[in-house]
Amino acid sequence: MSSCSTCASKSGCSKDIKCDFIKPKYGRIRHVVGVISGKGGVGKSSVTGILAVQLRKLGYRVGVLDGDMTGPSIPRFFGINEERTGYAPTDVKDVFKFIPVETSLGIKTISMNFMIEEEEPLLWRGPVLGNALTQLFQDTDWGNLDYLLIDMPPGTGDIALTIMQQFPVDYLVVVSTPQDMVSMIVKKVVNMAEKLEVPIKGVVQNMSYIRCGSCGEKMNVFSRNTAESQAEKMGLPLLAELPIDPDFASYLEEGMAERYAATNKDYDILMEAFRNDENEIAKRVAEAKKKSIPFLDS
Ligand SMILES: Nc1ncnc2c1ncn2[C@@H]1O[C@H](COP(=O)(O)OP(=O)(O)OP(=O)(O)O)[C@@H](O)[C@H]1O
Repeated sequence: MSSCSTCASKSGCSKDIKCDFIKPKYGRIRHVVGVISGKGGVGKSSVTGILAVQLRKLGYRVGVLDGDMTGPSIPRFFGINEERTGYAPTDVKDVFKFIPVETSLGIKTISMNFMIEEEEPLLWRGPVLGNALTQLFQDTDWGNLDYLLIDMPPGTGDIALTIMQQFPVDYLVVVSTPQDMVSMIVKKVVNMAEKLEVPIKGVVQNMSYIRCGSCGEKMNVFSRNTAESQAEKMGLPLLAELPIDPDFASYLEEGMAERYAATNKDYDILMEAFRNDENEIAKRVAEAKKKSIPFLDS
């Protein structure tokens, strides 16, 4: 462990904590929330984007780190996939920081896809991807944020391990669809988080049902199991259940998902997940301090 006097993060650091976790060098982030899924394609990036918009609507300063390094979707969600990351000098000669791309609502985003051609694959091994992600987190000029959401890659691979072990994650939000096969794999994520002592706030069951256009009846799509029963199987609180929404899919394709997520009342339910955060985080910080677990904000 390096000494405090030479640490690049010393200006934003509480002195009474250990520094096991990496911290952003250029800014202060109050809460770091990881959004994770067991399998790909269940709507994790979509839920990350919707959550970011909902938090922003409540007036929070929000950032999104696209941690799905090899399959980044965040630029598309916000319709900013043509944008490119800027660089700015720091106090140290020849050292530069990343300038995040801001969405229409002022959400600060960073993604590998702001640095490469959209369809170019990242043919990097796990440790290199992990280091690159760490650099995106540490070297971005986030300013002051209330929430940084990390869109994590699906599953329990290298990057998820890096984030859970080294990033100061307050808690995870799991995104799933109510199917046995998916729930079984989510259980692996749940067990991983448990082993690494990262709390899970609960599960968002996405694409859980479709509403009949004529009678309004809610129909389960993937299985007869309810979102509640699947959440119970995973041992997680159900934070929200979202429908399959063809309008959402169309808006996303047109790069207008941010506006749709900001105006569609269906998504207000997601904020239940964050409503008690302030109290809960204060409690956790107190507990963590007793155990000397570091937090970004104390
Ligand atoms: N509730 C929904 N209604 C309709 N379409 C949805 C919904 N949620 C997600 N989708 C669509 O499903 C596709 C996959 O969504 P998304 O990229 O968010 O999944 P993901 O879990 O992040 O995938 P991956 O981890 O593989 O990147 C997208 O095209 C998106 O438009």
